Amino acid sequence: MRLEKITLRHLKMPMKAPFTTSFGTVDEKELLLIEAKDKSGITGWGETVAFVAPWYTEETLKTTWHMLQDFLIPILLHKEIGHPDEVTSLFAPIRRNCMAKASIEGAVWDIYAQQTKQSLAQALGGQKKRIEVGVSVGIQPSVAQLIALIKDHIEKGYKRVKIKIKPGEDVEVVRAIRAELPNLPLMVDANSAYTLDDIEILQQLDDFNLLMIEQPLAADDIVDHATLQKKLKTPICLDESITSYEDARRAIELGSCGVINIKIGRVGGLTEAKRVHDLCKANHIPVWCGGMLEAGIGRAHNIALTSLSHFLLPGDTAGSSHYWYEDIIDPEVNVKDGYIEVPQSVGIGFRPNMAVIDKLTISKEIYQ
Ligand SMILES: O=C(O)CCC(=O)C1=CC=C[C@@H](O)[C@@H]1C(=O)O
Ligand SMILES: [Mg+2]
Repeated sequence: MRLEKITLRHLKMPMKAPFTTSFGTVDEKELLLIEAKDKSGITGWGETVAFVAPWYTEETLKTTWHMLQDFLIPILLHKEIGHPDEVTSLFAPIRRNCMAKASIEGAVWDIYAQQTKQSLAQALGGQKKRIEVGVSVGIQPSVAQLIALIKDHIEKGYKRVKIKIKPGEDVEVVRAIRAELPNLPLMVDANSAYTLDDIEILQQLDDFNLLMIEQPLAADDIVDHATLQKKLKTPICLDESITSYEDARRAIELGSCGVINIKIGRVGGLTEAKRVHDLCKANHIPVWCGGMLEAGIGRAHNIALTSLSHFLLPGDTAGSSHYWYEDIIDPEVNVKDGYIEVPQSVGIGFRPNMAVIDKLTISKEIYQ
């Protein structure tokens, strides 16, 4: 394939319910949509997942735009590409900036799937016809409200619930949930809010039969996580710490985790995500697909990736209506009894809804 025209659109999407973490609240998601046109006329779509502020990783919406415009688009435009895996090598001289890289690499994978007349899931080697999904719940004003919201999600069929914890809002919150919902598949995500000095608190969490504790320690750490994992029965799941295959290999070798959350944007694209999946499979480390409050295009890519065989745990890919008044794809992502059907039609399996996209676009740039 050869990309001849790339359109970047900056979208602002109001969220149905604000998502609050220890770093702040997202009540409006901003994202870039990448529409890449191949010389044959096929169009592929990608989406950036970086937030406006750099609290999850160092990338932001503006840094992704800068990287795409000044480095990544010039590398790919008018270049002959045989297979999407080549994009990873072409981008190798550019350090990190994984979310920027992943967004345009996703569009290349979409074109490749259409050219080879397969669904994106098939192109990636995915076998599953449906995927199991859970839901991630942000911080709520009170524990009673949190429990009410969790019950609402269980009724909707979600297969597991993830809550956010931070020092001062951890053991007692989990205890209160367990008192009412002793058998709920439950996990906690700390987004690096603790250090090894908090080991006693983290050990108390061992008593609540949690599926896992996600990213308790620093985002750039795998050594302290290995120390902590030896002292916990509950598996540690690494999120922020894993930005590549090499990070995953080292973490597995050190025993830093029992589970890995794969986010396409965090590891730099679908090719790298698949490599991390394959490595974890060979090492019997279960994986699941994390979420970044994606709109429909990013959500479609997550669904295709999750169809790979070693995604053994429910992911954070909840349905479109959980986040959006109107999603940017047609049909929207629908969750039924905790499952999403993996589309079997060619490409990502969802059509971009241009009427909604145009309505939400606040600026647009064309590169050719
Ligand atoms: O997309 C979703 O529903 C999952 C959202 C979610 O839990 C997260 C998204 C982005 C940063 C974090 O707050 C958190 C995570 O760390 O996984
Ligand atoms: Mg996380």
